Amino acid sequence: MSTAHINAKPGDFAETILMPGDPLRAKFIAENYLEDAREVTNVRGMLGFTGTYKGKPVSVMGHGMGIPSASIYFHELITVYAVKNLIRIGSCGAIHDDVKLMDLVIGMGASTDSKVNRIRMRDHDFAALADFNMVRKAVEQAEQKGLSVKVGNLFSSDLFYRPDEDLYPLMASHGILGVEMEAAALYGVAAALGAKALTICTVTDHILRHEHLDADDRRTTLNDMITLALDTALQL
Ligand SMILES: O=P(O)(O)O[C@H]1O[C@H](CO)[C@@H](O)[C@H]1O
Ligand SMILES: O=c1cc[nH]c(=O)[nH]1
Repeated sequence: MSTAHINAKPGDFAETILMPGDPLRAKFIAENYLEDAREVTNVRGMLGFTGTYKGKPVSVMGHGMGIPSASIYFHELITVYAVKNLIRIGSCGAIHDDVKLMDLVIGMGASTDSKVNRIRMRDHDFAALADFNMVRKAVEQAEQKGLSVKVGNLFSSDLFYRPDEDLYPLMASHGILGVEMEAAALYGVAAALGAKALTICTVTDHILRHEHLDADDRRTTLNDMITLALDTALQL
């Protein structure tokens, strides 16, 4: 059975899926990192693939930009396609002095200005958390690879272009390591539906310093994030 947004068949997805926002990044990962990858869904151009990584079945699929888009895919992958482990791999903007371009940030938690988790919890706060074992495995893998990772709180913003930029220093003063747009929803959907989730982000921009990665650095650091996510997937 397919859904309104995913035209894969039951069993087409592996238990573990990597999810970038960009469907073309999903295609790039399928073509360059997975073996025997085949396209399993393409509704609205939101491409998804399943193959193997070092012998283990792994899927990769885009989720689009922002919480409403991503939440649809998270929900349907868990409820209809029995996906158990979701690893978002994304880009983020840094606002903290201790976080620099090309760093990897593991989102142990995710704050947000979105109301989605409050809708779930009848307007009460919900601590949107990654699965502890996935965080631990990712940190172990990063240490083995000698990668610089920061672990802490992300901020999932509903607005890429905020009118209230004075919020960024306030976020920084509360220890937010990176601003992106989906992790808080991923953690809320996974908690509600009994799945496990993790977010790993590459710092592509320093919002307060107006710094941005150039094309070469983007490629290198995306490679680090992708292999970190895939080697973490092997441990699950
Ligand atoms: O690089 P991705 O995974 O798309 O993530 C970040 O980039 C997009 C904004 O440019 C948002 O989706 C944000 O979360
Ligand atoms: O959401 C995002 C993603 C990358 N860089 C940003 O500044 N924000």
